[in-house]
Amino acid sequence: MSLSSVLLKRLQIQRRIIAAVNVHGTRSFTTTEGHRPTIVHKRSLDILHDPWFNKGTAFSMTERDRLDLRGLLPPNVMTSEQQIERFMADLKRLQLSARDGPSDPNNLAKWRILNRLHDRNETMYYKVLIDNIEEYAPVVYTPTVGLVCQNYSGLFRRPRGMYFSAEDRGEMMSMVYNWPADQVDMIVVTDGSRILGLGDLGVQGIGIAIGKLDLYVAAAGINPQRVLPVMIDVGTNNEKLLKDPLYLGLQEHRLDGEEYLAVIDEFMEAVFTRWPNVIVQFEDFQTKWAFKLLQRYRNDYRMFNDDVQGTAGVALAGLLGAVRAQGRPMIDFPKMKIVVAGAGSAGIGVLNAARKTMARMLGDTEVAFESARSQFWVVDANGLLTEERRIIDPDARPFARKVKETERQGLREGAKLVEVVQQVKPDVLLGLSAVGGLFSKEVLEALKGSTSTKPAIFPMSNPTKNAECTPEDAFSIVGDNIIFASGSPFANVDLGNGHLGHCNQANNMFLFPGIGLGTLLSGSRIVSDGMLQAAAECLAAYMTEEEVLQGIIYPSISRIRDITKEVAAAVIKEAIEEDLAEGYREMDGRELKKFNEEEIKSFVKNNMWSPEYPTLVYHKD
Ligand SMILES: NC(=O)c1ccc[n+]([C@@H]2O[C@H](COP(=O)([O-])OP(=O)(O)OC[C@H]3O[C@@H](n4cnc5c(N)ncnc54)[C@H](O)[C@@H]3O)[C@@H](O)[C@H]2O)c1
Ligand SMILES: O=C(O)C[C@H](O)C(=O)O
Ligand SMILES: [Mg+2]
Repeated sequence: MSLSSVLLKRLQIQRRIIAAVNVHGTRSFTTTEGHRPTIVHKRSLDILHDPWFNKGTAFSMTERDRLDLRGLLPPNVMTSEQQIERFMADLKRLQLSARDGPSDPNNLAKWRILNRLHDRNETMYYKVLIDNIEEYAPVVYTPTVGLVCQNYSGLFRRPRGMYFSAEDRGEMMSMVYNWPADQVDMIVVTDGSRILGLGDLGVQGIGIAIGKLDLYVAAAGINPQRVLPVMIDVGTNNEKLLKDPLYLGLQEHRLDGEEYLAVIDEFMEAVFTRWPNVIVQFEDFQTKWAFKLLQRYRNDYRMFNDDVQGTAGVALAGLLGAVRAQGRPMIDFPKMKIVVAGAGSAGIGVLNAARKTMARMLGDTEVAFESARSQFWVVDANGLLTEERRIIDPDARPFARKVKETERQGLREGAKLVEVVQQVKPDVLLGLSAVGGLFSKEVLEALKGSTSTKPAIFPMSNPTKNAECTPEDAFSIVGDNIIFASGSPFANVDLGNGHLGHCNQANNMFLFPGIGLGTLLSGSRIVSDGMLQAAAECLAAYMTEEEVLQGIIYPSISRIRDITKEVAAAVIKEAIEEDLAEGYREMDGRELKKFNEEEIKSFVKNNMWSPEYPTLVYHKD
């Protein structure tokens, strides 16, 4: 029997099965009996990238299995009618927004154009991105990526990355082989449960994994053929998405408890089995799971959580910058009074890192650790956190103020942010609450009473509309003599006296690419606390004294490739010192250990991919 007749026979059998049983819910697109099947000589991504054969989300589950497509598409199978409905809804939305308002639709339109280029020509896409990073980082990354995730079902054209769903339990170990690359260096994975400050976006969260990996390529020079964005779809608790007939993900409530853990465990085992040297960055997992998963995997796998650990390092660098900006030595850091609004994965990560650093500066004793605690005031959705709070998240508990302390300060359990700022007169007001405008006029007025000569205001929540305040409000209310740093980019503010108020961007993008690259090139099997600390200290020391005194405490994004190289080198150096460095490809661990600082930097530079066309030669198999 010839190959095509074998295939034909298999297809005939499959077609009968598809027609008889609607295996995965009601939406399967069924082959019409009597239609002659098309023989394809391709599988996997080659089919999805071939406009003649691609059916996108309309590939039925059996077809996905037959053609090695499992995991390469979002899990919800659509009919061709639904596909058209989704496309039309998106088209109409664009026409409508183009009429109604100029700003966001423009960015979405730019994203579409860039995305199409990404699909056609990776080298050219990354050259455009790298050469114009200041202009396009806010399109492929925060803040536009938030809008992209919110509109993902409409924007979806060609799939990118892999999808593992709760339906794939027991299959992941084989599914990972559907990905065409034999080498994967970096995975960014999300379960879509807390995308930026936008909440649960379910399967649509894949956009954030793609955006982060764009920065890995642009900033860290990770080869784009070796990155893999991953979405783990365990359902969604977003009621709107659960009811939306055009939603691309599983329409059931999120798995929880042991069932949830079993899915993530299976995913980790599968990817590390196929790619033992990969690094997995956890991104935008809800706080409830962020810490648990980090503790569960960090000693056995090369992984880190960007929102907890990357953010902590970036904020720490900013806090140290704020000390320097006042003309004080860094060693004065343990004297800073810091009010943090938001006690989620990001806020707690920052608090832990800042407390540890203070304690180290104070002699690294238990007493020092305890005394550092009293420099922080945490305000969450229920107000000031004290030991009187009835239910306290165990990760936040160490930062609950003691009752005596609060009484002495004229405060109490649940006190409002404005009262806390009035009473504490902090040096720093830092927001990781995801509540846009939380630093209201009253709060900023209260900050005018700060005992600092140059108070620092860090509205770090993303995207732009979730920022706790705008720079205009901060400079106009608190005064010109402040340090301002936000999570999403803002333009500098004209202070009207011939001076500009500088807007820093305090975003984990200044660290995660370097942490990933440094870990990869060092060959360390884990991402240690020391490596993360080295990354943060490198960023903190990056700005010159002159810049810092002008309130410039973070580099401009146009320098992201350079700071990433420095951070990666610092991470490698620390990995060597901790005896974790096992080397990378031909670079043996023992060789690496002999490198001095300059040699480490050249090693990093020489291993960063640049967007240049290679010469291609055809070779017959
Ligand atoms: N700039 C960065 O690099 C960076 C990095 C990570 C996260 N973030 C941002 O941080 C935000 C929070 O992320 P998360 O994972 O910690 O989220 P989360 O939802 O787990 O935590 C939010 C916290 O804010 C508190 N909160 C809610 N309303 C409040 C109010 N009115 N006053 C004070 N606190 C309030 C909640 O109680 C909770 O503790 C998101 O917007 C995210 O984009 C920024
Ligand atoms: O994605 C960003 O811009 C920063 C951070 O990871 C976030 O979750 O907000
Ligand atoms: Mg994040």
